[in-house]
Amino acid sequence: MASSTTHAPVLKQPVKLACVQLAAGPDKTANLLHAADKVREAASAGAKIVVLPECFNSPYGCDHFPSYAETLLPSPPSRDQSPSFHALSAMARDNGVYLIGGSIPELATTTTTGPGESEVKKTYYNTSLTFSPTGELLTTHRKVHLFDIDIPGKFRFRESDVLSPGNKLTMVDLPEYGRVGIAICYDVRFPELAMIAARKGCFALIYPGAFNMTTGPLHWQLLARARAVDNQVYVALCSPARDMSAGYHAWGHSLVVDPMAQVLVEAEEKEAVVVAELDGNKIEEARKGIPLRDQRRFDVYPDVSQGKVNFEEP
Ligand SMILES: NC(=O)CCC(=O)C(=O)O
Repeated sequence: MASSTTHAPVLKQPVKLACVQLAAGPDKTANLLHAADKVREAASAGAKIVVLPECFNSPYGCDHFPSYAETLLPSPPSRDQSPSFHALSAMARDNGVYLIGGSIPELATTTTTGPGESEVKKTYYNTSLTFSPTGELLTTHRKVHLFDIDIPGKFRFRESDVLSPGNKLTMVDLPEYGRVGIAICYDVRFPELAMIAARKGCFALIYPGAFNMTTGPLHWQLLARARAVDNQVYVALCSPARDMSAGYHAWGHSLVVDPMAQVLVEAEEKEAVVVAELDGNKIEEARKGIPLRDQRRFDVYPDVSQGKVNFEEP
């Protein structure tokens, strides 16, 4: 069953990754300017991959999604349609970094024409935009698993009251480094996305997120470490800073975990930029020491990642 296959390195050279745990408020323009300062700070610390939090340009909450939503299509959108698109592109270009631009609420409109009348349908998504160091949009990810939970007496949230889910897995190739998988917050609870991305050669799984004060202490770090140890890859989770005056209290604790599930860096709840160096040798060491890849028993459980999966080949 076990064989000693030779595998190509999945991370071509060491790279510093930064999670910007941003303090955002209700003023979108101020949030974009502040994000630009913090991305500059991350780049000055040597980061070449910079991650922003979920809903980095607004407060997080169903009441806020429609009023902060931006239209991304046709691509590129105009500045009026999407100031965040243009701000993120400039942040990536000005600092020469790959920018996983957290997420923003997206508005997609479709017009249907019937006899004598036309109807405009509005659909909202929670969408992440990734830009290259020259400021080009590389990919978008619409949150696939919407955050609908109800823990009686403790915490209830229903993103699906306002948002619609995306329907594809997202990976992107960073030519100097390798491939990363991108998903958003609640998506981290679904190991299938992570497993497929890892089997398709990703060296890191990156999740802009915003856990809360009920599930954050229990599950945030656990899920990051679980996705890392299952797949022997780096995992980064990037949260907004906690704002006790906001309607939603984010857990914070942005972190980077290595392929042996060690936490390399972790913020507390306040604004912070945390930076970790990702090294391909650490992935190879983890995979050599605990050779899960060669020990898998696809004769017992067929490899779902070889089946039909909704993703665009990067
Ligand atoms: N924004 C989110 O998807 C939050 C997910 C979360 O808090 C969880 O417990 O899962």
